Amino acid sequence: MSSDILKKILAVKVEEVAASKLATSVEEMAANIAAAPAPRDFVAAIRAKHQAKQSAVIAEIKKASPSKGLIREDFQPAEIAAQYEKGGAACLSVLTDKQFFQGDEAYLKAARAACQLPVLRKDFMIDTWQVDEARAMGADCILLIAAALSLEEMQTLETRAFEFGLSVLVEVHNGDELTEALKLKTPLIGINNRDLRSFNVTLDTTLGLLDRIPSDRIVVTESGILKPEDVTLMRSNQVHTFLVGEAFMRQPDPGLALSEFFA
Ligand SMILES: O=C(O)c1ccccc1NCC(=O)[C@H](O)[C@H](O)COP(=O)(O)O
Repeated sequence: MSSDILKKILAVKVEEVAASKLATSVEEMAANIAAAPAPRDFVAAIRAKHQAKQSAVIAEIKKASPSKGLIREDFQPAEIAAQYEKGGAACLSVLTDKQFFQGDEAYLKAARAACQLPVLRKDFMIDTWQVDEARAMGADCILLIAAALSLEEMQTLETRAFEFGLSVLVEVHNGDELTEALKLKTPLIGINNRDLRSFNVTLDTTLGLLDRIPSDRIVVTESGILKPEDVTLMRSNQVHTFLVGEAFMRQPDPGLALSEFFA
């Protein structure tokens, strides 16, 4: 299912956003946003772990993915969220994309309600309408994928998120994307070890870009953290923030797996 999956996902997003705008009026969206719970501080939750000399883990709730198909059959987002919190996660990441990840907005709401952790809406943002949706569903952070957006688009989406008090995780996979991402204001720079075009995963992606990231930014290594040795490698390179999905989601108790990985 590779051959530029990102392009396919983005084409579907264009249709989804158009449909969502038809289904929900601007007035309804404003009312939904007004009724949403106050944002939790995603960046502060990460910094608090660092101040306690711990790694900060953004623990992902992901049922399926384009590269791996179905990952977890018994999928209970609220239960998983509570387990992640108990296991020491700093934040959650919840897939809301339906077509490619079998995600759902309802999963984000259920997960957030089951714990005190800030939650990233993991989706493919192309329009400020989706930022409004994220705020309305109770998300505390949004993802911007540099491979999918121009600098101007990222700045527009970031501004909208900040207006709502949401955090922004900007994700890069190569040096050119990093150059653009560093022009944003967000401190959270995600380096995705997965090439979204080929699905190839290597931790060398993080290691190769690290030196270019100023010390006032927080490097988040994303994807392909599959064993405790991967954590050790990253820590020895001064990377202390991790976004992990599959390795935890394949375990009966994902929170227990987290605590064992990061012991
Ligand atoms: O995971 C995929 O197959 C995928 C395909 C296309 C776009 C994005 C994709 N994954 C999103 C992610 O970045 C990961 O869910 C996240 O970094 C966690 O990765 P992992 O720990 O390897 O599950």
